[in-house]
Amino acid sequence: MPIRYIDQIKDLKDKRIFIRVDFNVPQDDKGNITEDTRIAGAVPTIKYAVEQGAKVVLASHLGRPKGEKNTKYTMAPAAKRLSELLGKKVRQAPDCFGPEVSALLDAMKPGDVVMLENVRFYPGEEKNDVAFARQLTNGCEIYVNDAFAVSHRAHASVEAITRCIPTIAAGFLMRNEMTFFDKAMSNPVRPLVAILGGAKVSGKLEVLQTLVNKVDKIVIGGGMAFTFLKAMGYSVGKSLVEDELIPTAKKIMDKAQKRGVTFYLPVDCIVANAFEATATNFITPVQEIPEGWMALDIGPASAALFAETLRDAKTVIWNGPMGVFEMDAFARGTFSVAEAVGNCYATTIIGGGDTDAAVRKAGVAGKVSYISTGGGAFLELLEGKTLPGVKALDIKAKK
Ligand SMILES: Nc1ncnc2c1ncn2[C@@H]1O[C@H](COP(=O)(O)OP(=O)(O)O)[C@@H](O)[C@H]1O
Ligand SMILES: O=C(OP(=O)(O)O)[C@H](O)COP(=O)(O)O
Repeated sequence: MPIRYIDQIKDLKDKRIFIRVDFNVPQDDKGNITEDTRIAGAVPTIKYAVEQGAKVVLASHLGRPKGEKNTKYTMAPAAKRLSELLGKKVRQAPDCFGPEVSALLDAMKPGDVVMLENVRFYPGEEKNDVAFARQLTNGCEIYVNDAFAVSHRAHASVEAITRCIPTIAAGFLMRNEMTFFDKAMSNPVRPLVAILGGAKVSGKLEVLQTLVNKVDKIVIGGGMAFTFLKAMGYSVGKSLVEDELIPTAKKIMDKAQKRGVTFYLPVDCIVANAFEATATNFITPVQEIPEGWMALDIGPASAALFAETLRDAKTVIWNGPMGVFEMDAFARGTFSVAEAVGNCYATTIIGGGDTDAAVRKAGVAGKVSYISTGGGAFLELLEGKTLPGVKALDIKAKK
């Protein structure tokens, strides 16, 4: 697919350029950024545009504010962190568009950087609404997508906007991610093991319907596991479950069995009486999760089992923490798996904002082969899909 990159655009000087980034970074309760890989990853593209004398307008989402303005999800902390990384002031706009934003952008000088507010404060973003995309453009002449991690979403600032700005291109982060994927994953060395966890059950569980045809082993932990365990007939108390996905979970397990793909689920877990760092908790076999309790981590037997599955692996892909690793009481399972991934003799690929944070917290980031900024995006590439955000950059289809 013919894609233009930012350094192939002739003259950026004085031009207003819209760069879609993914600054959906983990934050603590007080709004402090706990992991800034995604922000640092976009710096080369932003720096290039600044050095070329462009007027840089950045846009991102943060979390899932469901189409409403909510200060908890402001982009301001990300803009501040970007200022530190760039070594230059990044101004935070009060909104995504409107008179105040226009005034701010009209006052920009070449090399200035402005961060728009969270694009998911408007319902039009997730609806891929062209009218909203047009408002978002803010008079920009060039659009650059450097948001690999959200390019599996056909959202307005990723897809529809490419129909509203005449010149479109991809950034350097996007180029690096796609190049790595093509090199490492088009013909992966086997056995190929996929480890999935985390909390985004809907969205990622469905991916397994295709992945089951591509991998040799599937290991499921984290919140993802309990929809499968419930599908097997276990009582899982108040653990995270997506009931409507139970039939899909069953289908995936059947398919895995038919294809000879070994499928691993936790055998024990740590249950808590509340979703709190100080909650009472204990280890239990998955068959004995008490009514009213929730499983917030895999147990030690599962961690050992999962480590064992990696012994003969040649390629390992991991997205989604094994437990609520942000709370110390429920971090051990994730850290054990991080250790096992870090120490196994395979090409190891970690994807996703929280998994990245977990691997760094565990101190094994230097031992993995590649850390992708994308979780779901990487998994969908692995499924064989063309990401909507990438497809929208096809310059031949466009003009
Ligand atoms: N058993 C569980 N119950 C609830 N949440 C969980 C559980 N295990 C993991 N999580 C949560 O999953 C979140 C990360 O999931 P996800 O966004 O899918 O990962 P990534 O950002 O790496 O793609 C973490 O915030 C973690 O607390
Ligand atoms: O964090 C992200 O994806 P990931 O959790 O799959 O890594 C992206 O920012 C996409 O966010 P979304 O899953 O709310 O659309």
